[in-house]
Amino acid sequence: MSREPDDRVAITEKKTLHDGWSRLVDYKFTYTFGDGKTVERSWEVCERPAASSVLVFDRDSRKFVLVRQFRVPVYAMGEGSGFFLEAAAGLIDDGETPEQAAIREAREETGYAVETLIPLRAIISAPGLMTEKVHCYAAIVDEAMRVESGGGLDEEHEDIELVFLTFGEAMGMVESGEISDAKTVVMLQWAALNRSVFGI
Ligand SMILES: Nc1nc2c(ncn2[C@@H]2O[C@H](COP(=O)(O)OP(=O)(O)O[C@H]3O[C@H](CO)[C@@H](O)[C@H](O)[C@@H]3O)[C@@H](O)[C@H]2O)c(=O)[nH]1
Ligand SMILES: [Mg+2]
Repeated sequence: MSREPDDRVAITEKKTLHDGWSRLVDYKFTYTFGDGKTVERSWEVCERPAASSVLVFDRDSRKFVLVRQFRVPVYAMGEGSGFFLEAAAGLIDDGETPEQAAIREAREETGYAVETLIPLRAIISAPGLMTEKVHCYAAIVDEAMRVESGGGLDEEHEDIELVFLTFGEAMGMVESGEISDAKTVVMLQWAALNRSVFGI
């Protein structure tokens, strides 16, 4: 007998193991297999708020505007120096919509005052590990919309380098693995499928 997914799982206990920048919660649950057998299971879930990310494209220079910053987990993985290339992104603050967060982060990190967002799909960053969903957008800007220097917020110790890449350069770096951040790869591949949106 096949079972509906909703009937197959029941949470029996949630225990917070750590509550800091991230919350690590041990979920205990009963899990029923397709054949009807039920077992008790547990899973450690990293609970993280949702985030927004924007693939910024400057139509004057015809370049994507990415950001490079030190990422401790990437360093911990031994992936190069830990200085990692990504699209601008950040956590959605309390009371903000995903769109507002995207526009704020684009300005803080790239310096461009984005006006119009092209909504892409949201992605789930790491479904076996954490609850993070990233709302993805593209934005086309021009030089006049570069109202600040970007680079992130001093009070958050952000030290963000802007990296300007042509479409060919960006796609070459996806091919080579030099760009390996999931949301950034997804957004650049969306751009490759929708080049006319950027006039490239
Ligand atoms: N000290 C400390 N500070 C932290 C920590 N986690 C976050 N912060 C602070 O919170 C700020 C978060 O900056 P945002 O720009 O809002 O987020 P982000 O770190 O860029 O995260 C974005 O990219 C991640 C990697 O792709 C995504 O995982 C995340 O969802 C989001 O999209 C950091 O600059 C830092 O000041 C932490 O564990 N320790
Ligand atoms: Mg950020």
